[in-house]
Amino acid sequence: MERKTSLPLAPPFMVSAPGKVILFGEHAAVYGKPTIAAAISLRSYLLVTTLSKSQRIVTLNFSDIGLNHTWEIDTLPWVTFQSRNTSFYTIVESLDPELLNAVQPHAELVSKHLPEKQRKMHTRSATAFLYLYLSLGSPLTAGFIYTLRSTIPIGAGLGSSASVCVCLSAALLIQNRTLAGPHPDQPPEEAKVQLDRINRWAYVAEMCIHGDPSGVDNAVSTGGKAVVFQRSSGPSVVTPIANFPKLRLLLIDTQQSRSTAMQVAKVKALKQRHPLMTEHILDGIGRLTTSALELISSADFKGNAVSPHDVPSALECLGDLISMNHGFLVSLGVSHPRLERIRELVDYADIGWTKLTGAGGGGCAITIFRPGVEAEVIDELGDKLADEGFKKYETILGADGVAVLSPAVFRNSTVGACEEINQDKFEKAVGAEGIERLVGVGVREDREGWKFWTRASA
Ligand SMILES: Nc1ncnc2c1ncn2[C@@H]1O[C@H](COP(=O)(O)OP(=O)(O)OP(=O)(O)O)[C@@H](O)[C@H]1O
Ligand SMILES: C[C@@](O)(CCO)CC(=O)[O-]
Repeated sequence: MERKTSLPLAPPFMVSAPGKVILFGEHAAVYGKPTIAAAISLRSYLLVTTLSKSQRIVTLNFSDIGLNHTWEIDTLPWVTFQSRNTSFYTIVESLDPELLNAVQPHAELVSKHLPEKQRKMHTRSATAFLYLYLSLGSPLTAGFIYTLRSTIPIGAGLGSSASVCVCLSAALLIQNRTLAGPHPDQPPEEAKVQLDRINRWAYVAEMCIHGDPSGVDNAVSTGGKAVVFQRSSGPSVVTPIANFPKLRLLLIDTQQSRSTAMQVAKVKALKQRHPLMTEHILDGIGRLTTSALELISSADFKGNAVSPHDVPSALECLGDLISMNHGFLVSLGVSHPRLERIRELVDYADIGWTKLTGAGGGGCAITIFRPGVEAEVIDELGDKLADEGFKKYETILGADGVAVLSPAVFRNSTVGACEEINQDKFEKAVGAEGIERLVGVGVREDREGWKFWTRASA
């Protein structure tokens, strides 16, 4: 008797999405002023490996947080999810409490042996994954392993959770074949529809992790580049900024943990004690953001030299606005001695313009480089920062958004060689450098692989 030949397994594929920084307008954003946020070149990478049909399991392998859990596909609450008739094009604006309840016991199965704080982190990620997997997946498909590695520090206000959510959303939409492309001839309107779809489902996952997020992080992570974000009484408005310059950025992590909610409450209390002055400051931040936006939209950031006749370059003007924004944030009381120490060290090295980013009270500072800063100066500063327990990252502002590598193979166009990325290689890559060397988006120019959806520029 002839043996039945089994179908070949679908090859592994990868998706990747960037983190973000707030460039202008944090805290004032809470009071309806505009904010500018930009994608950075630190990214999350998700490898999806298909299992044979007989393996009826799905594994989440999130090694940055030490989460590795396997569920039996047939034990998951498919019936509850399918009763909703949700489709990939459904616009989900809030979480369905009954679906959350159905997911909860399965998310609670993870990492039972860990202390409460770490376990909570794991259950949040598991909840986001299961909610999306059950909404977009099918019990009839093969089993999968979802392996995630990220170069974005977690809990530093750099949108690490949003980039994870964008990766999950893109991967699941690719798996249920509801994304076309990305491909070189794709009309921009079609690319926009795809990006919107990824963003909407990423927001659903972000809601599972953060409760009531504004949506700015997942929007930047999906589309990349930069956006203006403004909260309003209706849905928040997110507008992509056309032609955002790819500026070099130094990102310095204080490694000082902070609570966003506490910093926001601090400003609220200040506003209650000194309403007029605080409103002036918030208004000032809002105007600063608008000025920065005008500058970014109209100026040429390509010229590296300082302009002749002592006319400041666009970059210098942007730098002034960065410094002013930090000053306003200090007045609101949301800086921290560690952030001020960073400013002192960076100002002394005279390499650019610095402000805190995000909620403050710890977290990260950003510095936009002056043109022509020498590598030795940066290295010297790096040593000083390391001595004092700060962690520095060099990154590019306005990085590309969600990307796909399908199949997970890089081609070197000059030598014609191919490099396959498999589970083992990906898991064994050491640290952020190892991940970037192996699969980094935009890291190695000598090979082809990652593809992006391209929006029309406004
Ligand atoms: N690399 C990662 N792998 C798995 N889960 C992650 C990762 N990064 C973030 N998460 C999930 O997101 C949750 C929230 O992250 P947290 O808010 O601390 O950081 P963040 O997203 O970097 O910060 P922010 O939202 O202020 O920018 C974590 O508890 C975890 O569940
Ligand atoms: C401080 C804040 O403006 C930014 C935190 O990253 C809070 C918010 O906008 O939700």
